[in-house]
Amino acid sequence: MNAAMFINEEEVKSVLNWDDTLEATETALRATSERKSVQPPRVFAQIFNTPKWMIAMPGYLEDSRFGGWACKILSGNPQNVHSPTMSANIVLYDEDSGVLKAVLSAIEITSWRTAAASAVATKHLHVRTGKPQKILAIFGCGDQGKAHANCFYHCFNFEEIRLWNRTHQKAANLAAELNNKYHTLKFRAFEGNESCARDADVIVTATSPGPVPIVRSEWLKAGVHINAIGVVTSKGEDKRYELSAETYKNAAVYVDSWEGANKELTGLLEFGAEMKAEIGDVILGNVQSGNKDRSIFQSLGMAAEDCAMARLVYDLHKRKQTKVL
Ligand SMILES: NC(=O)C1=CN([C@@H]2O[C@H](COP(=O)(O)OP(=O)(O)OC[C@H]3O[C@@H](n4cnc5c(N)ncnc54)[C@H](OP(=O)(O)O)[C@@H]3O)[C@@H](O)[C@H]2O)C=CC1
Ligand SMILES: O=C(O)C1=NCCCC1
Repeated sequence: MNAAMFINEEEVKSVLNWDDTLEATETALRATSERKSVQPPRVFAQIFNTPKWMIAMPGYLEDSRFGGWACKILSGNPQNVHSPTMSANIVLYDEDSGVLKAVLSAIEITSWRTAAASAVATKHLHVRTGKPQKILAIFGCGDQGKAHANCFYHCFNFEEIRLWNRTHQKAANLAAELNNKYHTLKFRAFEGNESCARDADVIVTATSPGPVPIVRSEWLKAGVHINAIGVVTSKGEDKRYELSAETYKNAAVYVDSWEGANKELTGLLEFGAEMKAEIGDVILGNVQSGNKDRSIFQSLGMAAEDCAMARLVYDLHKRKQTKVL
């Protein structure tokens, strides 16, 4: 029996690529609706009266290429300034025996699979229905905002990609970095969140929600699709959302898994949101379009996505090691 290996962030980054990530993530979303995954609601631990938290996400995915058995463990402190706001590791087990195979650093995996899930939702809910892909607006230029900008540039052909961030300089820096990387002028930093949202065909919100929503319904065009990925605080006194209540009320809301949504997104029902379907059921063609022309993918993040990604990265890493030997 081989000893379990540790795959660090640099090693993960060296094998990640968008095409495999998109396939792994779409497989996990589809398998979730086919009931080929096991992923009980994740466990949250808040550290006393502080913003510090821990999450455990165990899961199993049945699939010949991306199947796996894994648990992601995250810890976070949004107040960190000189160190990352989040740590993440995935423990990967052998698909059959359940014996430990590897521990993988999972900051990059989390960013890539979350961006890929938004891209899959955008493809099936917006692009494939023939809606325009002229303007993309990304709110939040942290790890997730940046991963979404790269992923959506890879997948789609937006004419303009707007970037907004609470601290404007970060949006300006990211726009310059990506224009330089891709030899383009498509990336533009916006100072105002209203001007950034107006006329956008597709929106991504990737922030830690503050007390006031950053996107309001009256700014949005007909037919807009929104991927809201910032974590929703829907328990207790402090209810924080990236989107206003009216935005939810005026759109059909899609989720990655009912099991997670039934626990973490009950607050959306109070807004009168129509909780329409899992993305996997849209992929499978099981969902009829309704009378709402706006769609929201309220992404929670799923253990099945992490299983698929851990298996992918493990296999790519092993292949690379074999080639080097
Ligand atoms: N759905 C999913 O699968 C996943 C969701 N997430 C969630 O995505 C969000 C972003 O994560 P990530 O990019 O890793 O985090 P980062 O710490 O890298 O970035 C945080 C971003 O949120 C912004 N922000 C913080 N507070 C506020 C506020 N009060 N108003 C507006 N913007 C604010 C920051 O702006 P500034 O630069 O000014 O500080 C920054 O742009 C988080 O909510 C995280 O929990 C993360 C992983 C997976
Ligand atoms: O799915 C994940 O991974 C996360 N979701 C929300 C909070 C941070 C990590």
